[in-house]
This record gives sequence, structure tokens and C-alpha cells, in this order.
Amino acid sequence: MAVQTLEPQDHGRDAQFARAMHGESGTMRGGLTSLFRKNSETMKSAVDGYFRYWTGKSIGEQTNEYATRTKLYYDLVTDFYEYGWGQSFHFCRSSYGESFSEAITRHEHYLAHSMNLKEGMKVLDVGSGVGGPARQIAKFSGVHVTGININDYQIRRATCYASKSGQAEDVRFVKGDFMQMPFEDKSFDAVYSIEATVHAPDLEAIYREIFRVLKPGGVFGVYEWVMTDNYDDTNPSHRDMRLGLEMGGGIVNTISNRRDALAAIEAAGFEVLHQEDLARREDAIPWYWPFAGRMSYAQSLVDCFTVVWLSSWGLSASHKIFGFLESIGLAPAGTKKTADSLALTAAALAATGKEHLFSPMYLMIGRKPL
Ligand SMILES: CC(C)=CCC[C@@H](C)[C@H]1CC[C@H]2C3=C(CC[C@]12C)[C@@]1(C)CC[C@H](O)C[C@@H]1CC3
Repeated sequence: MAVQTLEPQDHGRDAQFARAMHGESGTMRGGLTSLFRKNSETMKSAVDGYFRYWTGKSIGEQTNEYATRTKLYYDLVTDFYEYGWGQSFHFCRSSYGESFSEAITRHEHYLAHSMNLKEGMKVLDVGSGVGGPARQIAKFSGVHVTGININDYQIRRATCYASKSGQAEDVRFVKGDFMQMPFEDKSFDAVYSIEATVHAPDLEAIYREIFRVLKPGGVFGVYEWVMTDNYDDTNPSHRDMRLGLEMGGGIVNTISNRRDALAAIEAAGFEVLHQEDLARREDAIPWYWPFAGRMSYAQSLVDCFTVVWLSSWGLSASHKIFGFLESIGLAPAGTKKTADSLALTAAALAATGKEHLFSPMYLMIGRKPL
């Protein structure tokens, strides 16, 4: 295993930066309402700081500042994610007759079910976003969920949502780098992670850290971002598509292929109970449908808007709209650049999804031996 250098932490500095950039927007309605309340100058420094990583370096050679980069990425995209996607930052399987939010919830329940979570368990959510999955899983399984997150703004939003939904006793959110978690060995009965460990600089190292905090006999469940067996690293167009995912997704390392992800979880010490790429199930509606540009996948008027707005036409219109809002000072500096970067990911998701080169839902369930 390659030895990964851990990034030194400075929580005081992070908190100060978050206060300066986000002000009180962490407790407001999410999405554009919060986006328009940023401090423009600090947001600009976040944009410059984040995008500087993409100049003159190749992916996989720039993993040292993994925590800073992930933090900055989520400082920039969280409001976009909430406005365009909701409070659960992940993909899901979909079926006809099921709304987008039902499908998202089903994906979360499916993980909890596959892990056999039971009432009263102490569960860790690694990379907990604004807490959509944690609140849902705590409710579904009757467990207590601790979320660990590197981004102060997301922690604030997650904590706020939990108290609004009356779940302040059932979920809590802790600031920290998931590569060096502030928990004792063997602290949790179960650990899950939904499309978050792809932000790690080294997959085996994050799985080892999860192994450490899990009790013997405890289960780890993950939806991992992977390149599938169809992906050919020697094919320049495949590589470009993968790079698009990495750049727009704030990913510091190259996205692992499925076999390497499986090898990493095994090397970390887990006994693999189940592994399956859920994107390969014969679903009538593919996981990447919002980006596929096909009206036949839309099931409601809102879905129709989603299809238009996430089409190349819609994304170039939003480029112009955000540019205009930025120029009149309504949107903070860097809004257009962030939206453009997400548009790149949207295109890469559609392309890699259609060609089955990538999956955001490679499910692995591992057990820490007794
Ligand atoms: C980045 C990782 C590891 C996980 C997040 C997965 C998804 C929730 C996001 C990946 C690409 C994102 C985009 C949006 C929402 C969240 C994602 C689907 C937007 C729809 C948000 C609104 C913007 O105008 C367009 C974005 C396209 C990409």
C-alpha cells in the first residue's frame, strides 16, 4: 500500500474562513437564497484557491492537500447541489411511478437494509454532506448516526436541518478529516459512506481508517464511485471523460476502477459479504437520467424542467444567467465559474453513463472479522 501523507488540520482557521464566506447563510433556506448571501471577496478567494489546483498538474499527483481541496469544493458547490438536487448528495436507481425524492430515499433505505442496521446501533456516516441520508437512515433503522464532514458550512446546514426535523437527538455532525477521524478505535457498530470516499487521496487508506473505528463484527457499507470494466485507460476519449468527472466532482485522485476498489476494501481487512454494481441492474430509467437529455424519462412537469435545464442548451443558458447575475452584483464573484465546472461534470456523467464506463453506485458490504 502506498503511504499517504495526512494533511495537517487547523479547525480554527477553517471556522474563521467559513464565517467570513458564508456568514449566516448556513441557517437560511438552501440553494440560491444562500448562494446570493455569500461574501463576494471570500468566495472569490475560494474560487481562486480551488481552481488553482487544476492548472498545470495532473490528477493523481496532487493528493497532498486533499482535505483543503475537498473543503473548498464543497464551500463552492453546496448551494448549487441543494438547489439542483436536494439534501442528499448522491445518485440512485429510478423506476416509473416513483418521484425523484422517493427514489433517492429508497437508495438510502436499501443501503441500511443491506447492512442489516438494527435499532439502537451507533452508526457513522463518512462524508455526511448536509445530512439528508443520515436523517433518513436514523429514522428508517432506529439507529443513532454520527456524520463526519470536512466542511464547516455543510455541518452547520446539517445540524440546522436535524433540529428543524426534530432529530437533534438522533443525529450529530462532527468536523473532521475522514483520513484521520477524531474517534477511538472500535467506536461504531456500523459505518456507511455514500459517494464520499471517492474524495479520499487513497482508497485503501480510507477503508483502513474506517476499519479502525469499527467494532469487530461490525459492518461497513459503501456506494463507491468507480470506473467500470468497460473503461479503457488507454483510450484518450475515455480518459477525457474521467477527467471531466474528476474536475467537476472535486476529486483529488484518479477514480478507481471497480476491481481496485474491491481489492482496496479487502486489503483494508474487510471480509466482503456482498459486492454489486447497482448501475448494471436492468432498470427502465437509468441512474443518469437527469443528464441524458431524454424527455421520455420525465415523470412530472418538474422532471421536464430538469431535463431541459440540465441539457447542453439549459446549462449554457445558466452560464449566461449566472454571468449576468454576477455582473450586476446579485450573485457573488465566481458563481459562473462554479456553474461552468458543474456543467462539465453533468456532460461527463451523461457520456460515461450512456457508455457504461462509470458507476456512482458500486455497492460493497464488508464485515470486520471478530
Ligand atoms: C461529487 C460527488 C462525489 C458526489 C455528488 C454526486 C451528485 C449529487 C452531484 C454530481 C454532479 C452534480 C451536479 C448538480 C447537483 C449535484 C450533482 C448531481 C447540478 C444539477 C446542480 C445544479 C447545477 O446548475 C447543475 C449541476 C450539474 C452537476
